[in-house]
Amino acid sequence: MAEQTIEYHTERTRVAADSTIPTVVCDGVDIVYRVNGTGAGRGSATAALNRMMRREKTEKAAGVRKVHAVKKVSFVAYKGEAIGLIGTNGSGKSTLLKAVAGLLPVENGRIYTHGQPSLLGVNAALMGDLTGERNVYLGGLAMGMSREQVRERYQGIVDFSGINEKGDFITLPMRTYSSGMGARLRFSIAAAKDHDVLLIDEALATGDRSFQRRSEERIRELRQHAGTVFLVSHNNKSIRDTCDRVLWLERGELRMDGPTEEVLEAYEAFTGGADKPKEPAPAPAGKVA
Ligand SMILES: Nc1ncnc2c1ncn2[C@@H]1O[C@H](COP(=O)(O)OP(=O)(O)OP(=O)(O)O)[C@@H](O)[C@H]1O
Repeated sequence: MAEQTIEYHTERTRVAADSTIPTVVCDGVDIVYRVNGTGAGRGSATAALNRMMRREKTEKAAGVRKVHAVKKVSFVAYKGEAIGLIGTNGSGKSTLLKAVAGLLPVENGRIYTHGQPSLLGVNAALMGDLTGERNVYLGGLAMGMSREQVRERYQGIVDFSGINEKGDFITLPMRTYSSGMGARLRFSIAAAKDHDVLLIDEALATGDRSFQRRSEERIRELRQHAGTVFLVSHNNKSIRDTCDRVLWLERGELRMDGPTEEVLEAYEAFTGGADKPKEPAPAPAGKVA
């Protein structure tokens, strides 16, 4: 089944992305989280000592539980594509994105990337105690821009974010920003650079409509300028407006890979309409061992 979708996708990519250069290859990827401290006797010094002394110290005996968050996922992404990642809560979207960014190890399988992937999440590491202005510099330098390049693009970044539309917020610490304002600034910093592979986790969901429109426009530009964009979102409209291909993950498995409209139709039939689950949300992806 997975092989069929990849073959199909390869055909389609030649037309849609006008390129056959692969940028991300996921080959049978499994990702497993290990959660410590779930065993009996947690917190007791004697129990801890017993666990340390136990000869057959299996993970289970040591109180480690596994969450199998991504299961046997395979796909190939090509230069010039914008790919939406959809799925109900806990289906493994963010986990897969982090693994593509190189922030999580894979249990089985392989991930190959062309160039350096950049992960832009709502939790992207900027410093709450620093002003928006300092964070623009910090983020720009962290992405490999020179001080001079950041200086040149600074005003463009601030204007794009719209942070200063309601006052001089850019000179206030980021911790004073609303979650939407923070997400806008993070997106604006990341979007100031052309990326080989840009991974965006829900950044658009927090902005208002006019910011979403600007971001969608920028994502289209980023695609034209080279790389591949991945967008995780629960907002089907954002996915429709931005992506031409969608991967649907459910319980950690790749349920569908194909043209946006086709996959979204199937997904909406599954959830009972755009973004509104008909039935209670299914159990999380992770099969807890
Ligand atoms: N740090 C972690 N430790 C253990 N399990 C985790 C961790 N992060 C995520 N998980 C589990 O992995 C599974 C997939 O989570 P993930 O955050 O990737 O889903 P998602 O599709 O991005 O969800 P959402 O749409 O709610 O953001 C879930 O079962 C979740 O409980």
